Amino acid sequence: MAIKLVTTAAELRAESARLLLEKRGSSQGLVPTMGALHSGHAALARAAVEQNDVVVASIFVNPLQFGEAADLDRYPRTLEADMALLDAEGVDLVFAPSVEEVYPGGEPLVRVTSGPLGEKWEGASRPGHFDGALTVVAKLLHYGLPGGPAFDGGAAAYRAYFGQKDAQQLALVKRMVSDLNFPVDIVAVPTVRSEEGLALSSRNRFLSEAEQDAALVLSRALRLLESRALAREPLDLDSAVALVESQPLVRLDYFDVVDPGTLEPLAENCQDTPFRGEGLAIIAAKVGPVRLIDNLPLSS
Ligand SMILES: Nc1ncnc2c1ncn2[C@@H]1O[C@H](COP(=O)(O)OP(=O)(O)OP(=O)(O)O)[C@@H](O)[C@H]1O
Ligand SMILES: CC(C)(CO)[C@@H](O)C(=O)[O-]
Ligand code: BAL
Repeated sequence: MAIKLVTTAAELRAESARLLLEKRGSSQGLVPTMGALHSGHAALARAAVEQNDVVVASIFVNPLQFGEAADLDRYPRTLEADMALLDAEGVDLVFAPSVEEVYPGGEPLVRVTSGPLGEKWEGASRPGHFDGALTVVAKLLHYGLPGGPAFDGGAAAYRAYFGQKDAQQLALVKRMVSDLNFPVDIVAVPTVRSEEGLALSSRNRFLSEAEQDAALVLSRALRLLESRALAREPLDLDSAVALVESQPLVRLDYFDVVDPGTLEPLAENCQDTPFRGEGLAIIAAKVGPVRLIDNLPLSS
């Protein structure tokens, strides 16, 4: 394996500096993950490897963004397989710090606040989730800064890769980076799906076969809206909601069409008049023990 595992900030910085020098590199990419990697993460890694001289993937299950302790405890941890997947994509470094390395004094006193954008949709069902996620993303973006003279001399480009699947997280990370002047470009990577259309997610492994089949109604309902938008027909969101609710194993949380940047509902544009412009259809539902999210951009 060419890939190298580091667990401390000091090691990461030293290895990044060494690799940038060795490769005469001028760009570094960071792929933040919580591990239990699948083809969605591989797509993030592939984009980062294509666009950067040095690529770091982080694996850290961040306690700060979990509500229920049970969800944190059962989050899958598969470091060896994760390393093999990242190695195959050409990632140089895996940063897998301990909780003590990231939060040496226990939970941080000062945190990033996600504000109203972090309180709706996912934030409403998972209070505090986005403050926890943004706080660790801020830290990871600092850990992942290119090391050595390439960065200190201002020559290195720095990019971080996030999946479109977590659309609200992506919107919040973009706002944090822009509102707080982080020296990094955020790159969005399209959602990778199973052949049947289910958005890949580490928690999908907790679905039974029947639940996996039932979960396909989420992407079907999104595709229905996409095809109506493309045909410039009224979206008739109510009928798409009814389709999801007709599936007995699925408990719908929300399904709406929103502005992709502010995530405010485009209410007047999603029922009886032909859809015009750009929107994002977002959906969340509990299927068996798993909360699933998905989304699809709409344009007409
Ligand atoms: N199917 C996917 N396609 C593209 N990117 C994805 C996909 N799934 C996850 N990602 C992205 O990978 C990064 C790390 O996500 P994470 O490790 O939480 O994986 P996950 O599969 O979303 O797990 P979870 O079960 O926690 O939702 C995030 O930027 C996320 O948006
Ligand atoms: C961005 C992230 C790695 C922060 O813990 C996590 O929220 C995720 O995997 O999407
Ligand atoms: N992929 C989002 C991280 C989480 O569910 O906590």
